Amino acid sequence: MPTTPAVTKDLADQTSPADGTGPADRSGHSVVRTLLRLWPYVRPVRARLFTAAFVAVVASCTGLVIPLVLKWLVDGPVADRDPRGVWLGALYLLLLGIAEALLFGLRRWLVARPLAGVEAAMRADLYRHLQRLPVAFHDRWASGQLLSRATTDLMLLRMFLAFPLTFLLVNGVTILVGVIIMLVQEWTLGLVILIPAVPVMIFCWLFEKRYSAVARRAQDQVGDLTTLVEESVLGIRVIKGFGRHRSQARAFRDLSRTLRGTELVKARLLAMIWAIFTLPELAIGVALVLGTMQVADGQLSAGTLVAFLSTALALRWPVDSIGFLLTMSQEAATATERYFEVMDAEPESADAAVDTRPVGRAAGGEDREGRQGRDGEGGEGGEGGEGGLRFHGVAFRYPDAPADAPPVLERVDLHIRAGETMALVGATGTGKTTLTALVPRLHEVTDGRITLDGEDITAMPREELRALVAVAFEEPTLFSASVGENVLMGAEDTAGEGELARALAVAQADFAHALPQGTDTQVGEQGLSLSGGQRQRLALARAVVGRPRFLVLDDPLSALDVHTEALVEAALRRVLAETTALVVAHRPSTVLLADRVALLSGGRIAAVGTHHELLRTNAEYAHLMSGADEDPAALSGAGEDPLSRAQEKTALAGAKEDDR
Ligand SMILES: Nc1ncnc2c1ncn2[C@@H]1O[C@H](COP(=O)(O)OP(=O)(O)OP(=O)(O)O)[C@@H](O)[C@H]1O
Repeated sequence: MPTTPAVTKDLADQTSPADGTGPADRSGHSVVRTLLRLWPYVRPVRARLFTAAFVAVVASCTGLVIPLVLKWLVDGPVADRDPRGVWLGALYLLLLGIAEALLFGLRRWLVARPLAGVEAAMRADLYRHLQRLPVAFHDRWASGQLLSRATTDLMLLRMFLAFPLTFLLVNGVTILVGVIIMLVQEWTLGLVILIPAVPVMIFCWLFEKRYSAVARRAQDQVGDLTTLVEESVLGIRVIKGFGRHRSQARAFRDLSRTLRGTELVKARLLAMIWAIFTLPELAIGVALVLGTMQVADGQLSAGTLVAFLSTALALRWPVDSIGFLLTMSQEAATATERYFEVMDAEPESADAAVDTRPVGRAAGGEDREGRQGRDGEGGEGGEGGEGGLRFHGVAFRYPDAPADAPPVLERVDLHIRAGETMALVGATGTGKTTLTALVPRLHEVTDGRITLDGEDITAMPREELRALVAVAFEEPTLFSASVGENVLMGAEDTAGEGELARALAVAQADFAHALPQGTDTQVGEQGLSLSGGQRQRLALARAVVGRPRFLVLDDPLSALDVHTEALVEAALRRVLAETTALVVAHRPSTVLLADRVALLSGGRIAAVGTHHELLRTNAEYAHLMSGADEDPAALSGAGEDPLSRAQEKTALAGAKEDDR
């Protein structure tokens, strides 16, 4: 069994990004290069974005005409005491102001809809990609890290495209035009205004490096915090049950404090950049003093000084805003990087072109068959006895397992004949769940091959393979949907009420009809509103609803009470008779559903035979089954299936006999 989610994980692990990436990994990636990766998403709306940027530049430059009108007004009508001229000047100023406001409004309208579309497209791509990523990826990544990428990071990107992207350009052009106007008005004063540009640029360059590292850290910490909150909500029963709310609250506080610390560092850096942008303001002050002196000396007209200073003041916002536009761009670059870390992860490999010869005829296959002979296999099924489900020298190691750890599965050779039910028994942690996960290719074998009716599973499209093989896991996951929708997930889209009713009957899940809205009843997140046994029966119904040719069940009866277990067993017997099945079993009652039993031990199949044969001949198996003695379900035998109960008790007695 893989480890269950959330609270079982070490909290220490949650505090560091699960992906192990960090600011250090960005070295060499300039903000611009990183942001350029957004181009494929921006491309479809580029016409609107460019138009919006152009409109914003025109709006901003319209604002710069105002000082020129002021100059004309001061040196002309005001100096000549011409009231008509003053009114006319005021009218020009009003019209310019209205034009500027309208143009900025138009820009906003132009970008709003397409940018919402860009965000939606990126989110849809991320979701689609997450669905295609292998299980190994999801094992490695904390869910909160993925959630924060799909929410906070994408929101940062939309804000960047809507605002800083345009305004870095608009403000750049406005500053350039403004400076040219000022130099034309009075070049000496213009040079004074330009002096701070050099230190400001050096500071921006240094700032980018420091801010990018802090921004990355903060966004990763938001991901960690999201993980913790999500796990606390999902694992609320465990937290309450074990009285862990204090330690959980402490972990939350620690993470929040760390995030707060990082945000404060960000705020300090922001304060520094705001401070450095006071230099241009100082320059304006100096220019005002020098300009006034020049007017007093008669070297400069009052109108020119007014125009010069109002241009300088009009440039205040474009200059001041550069600091926070840069920080927003920096955060957007970090968000882009985090987004593409997921998007760049390799999805489940394309279906490999492999040797699809039936294995019985391949050289390696014959060798392995020879070794399997003692299990009394072959002869049934498809070509050369290759019918059914067959493991050929299968080895598997988890990609993230420590280098010195032995592989979970070393060499598994096993043949489940067509129509046969094979129980898989083994001590806890021997790799039973892992082996079952290899059949629908939730993980890829490290070595060897698995065949279904002689065909290598890697040669089949995954969709086809997963239509052939149905799976029910020990931990039954139900989605926030109706009972019917949850069950019919295991069938073709065309399946309807008939199939649903049959599957519910087989899985002894008829309780669903008695729910408030029958099979239309919504089950809560993860089906938490149902009992463990009810969820397990619905998961079982989902596995059988599509009448799969191959069925893989991971201890499907573990959460059932004795009475229900007996009922489900009886129904399952009918289903199993029609399919080829591999059933992970811990209890004799489940083992007795199978035609034969395979014992998994030390990464290999140590023995195959009927339950009774193995009880007599294999001490490890007998020991495992005698452990079930303590299982009240195995002993109570509440009269639902007298034959199997009697067999079970005899078997257990036999096992004890053998042990002695
Ligand atoms: N995602 C994973 N990454 C690394 N190791 C894993 C992973 N999942 C399981 N393992 C390890 O693989 C081994 C086999 O686990 P598996 O869940 O297959 O055992 P099992 O026989 O099904 O156990 P049980 O009977 O308790 O359900 C265990 O040592 C486990 O720690």
